[in-house]
Amino acid sequence: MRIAIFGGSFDPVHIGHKAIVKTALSELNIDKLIVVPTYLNPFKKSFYLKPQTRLKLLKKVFNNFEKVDICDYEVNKEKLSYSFDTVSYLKKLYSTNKIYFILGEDNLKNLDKWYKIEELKTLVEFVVVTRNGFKSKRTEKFKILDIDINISSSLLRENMNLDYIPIEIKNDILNIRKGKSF
Ligand SMILES: Nc1ncnc2c1ncn2[C@@H]1O[C@H](COP(=O)(O)OP(=O)(O)OP(=O)(O)O)[C@@H](O)[C@H]1O
Ligand SMILES: O=C(O)c1ccc[n+]([C@@H]2O[C@H](COP(=O)([O-])O)[C@@H](O)[C@H]2O)c1
Repeated sequence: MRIAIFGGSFDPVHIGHKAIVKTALSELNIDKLIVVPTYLNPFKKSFYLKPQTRLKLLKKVFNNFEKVDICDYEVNKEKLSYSFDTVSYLKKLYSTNKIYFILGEDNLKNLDKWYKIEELKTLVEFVVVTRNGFKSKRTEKFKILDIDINISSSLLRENMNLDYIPIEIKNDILNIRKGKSF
């Protein structure tokens, strides 16, 4: 069994995330891709959408992706969680020795500060997602997936431009914007 783990806040999930999953499935030789929404990223102070909402939206977006599992491990912890713990848990669950960890290029700058990073490096091979072919010095030693979609969740939290919201959840996002529960 060969797996890739794609961890993120997904606050909210957008078409860039969907493109990353599609590209990873076609370019990495993997049996499963596990999307793991955070409860709270250890470097962040708050979230916009509730963890259970982010989890449900991800399940809808990737419902028809046979090789994609959505993992509720971090959300159910209800506290900030470390990738080292999640990877250790998933390694056992999927009884695998080959684990890619998919990470945006912007996250590389703080990678050295991650919890137990040296141990984590022995468990996974990091795969770095670049935006529009932008490769920094930092990306040199990593396997690369290039995504040509210039969108971030931060921007969506400001303008909620539905053009960047996956089709499967446009209505749900509209309802959330109207204050309806999801
Ligand atoms: N358009 C994109 N191109 C390349 N990588 C991306 C893109 N959007 C997100 N990523 C990467 O995917 C992972 C999960 O994304 P995350 O949930 O943090 O979304 P984000 O859009 O980067 O959010 P935020 O703006 O809140 O930081 C992160 O490692 C992030 O760097
Ligand atoms: O384990 C850590 O110390 C750690 C520190 C910062 C970020 N992460 C993980 O990096 C992934 C991307 O986070 P984000 O918020 O940028 O989408 C997500 O899985 C986080 O849990 C992990």
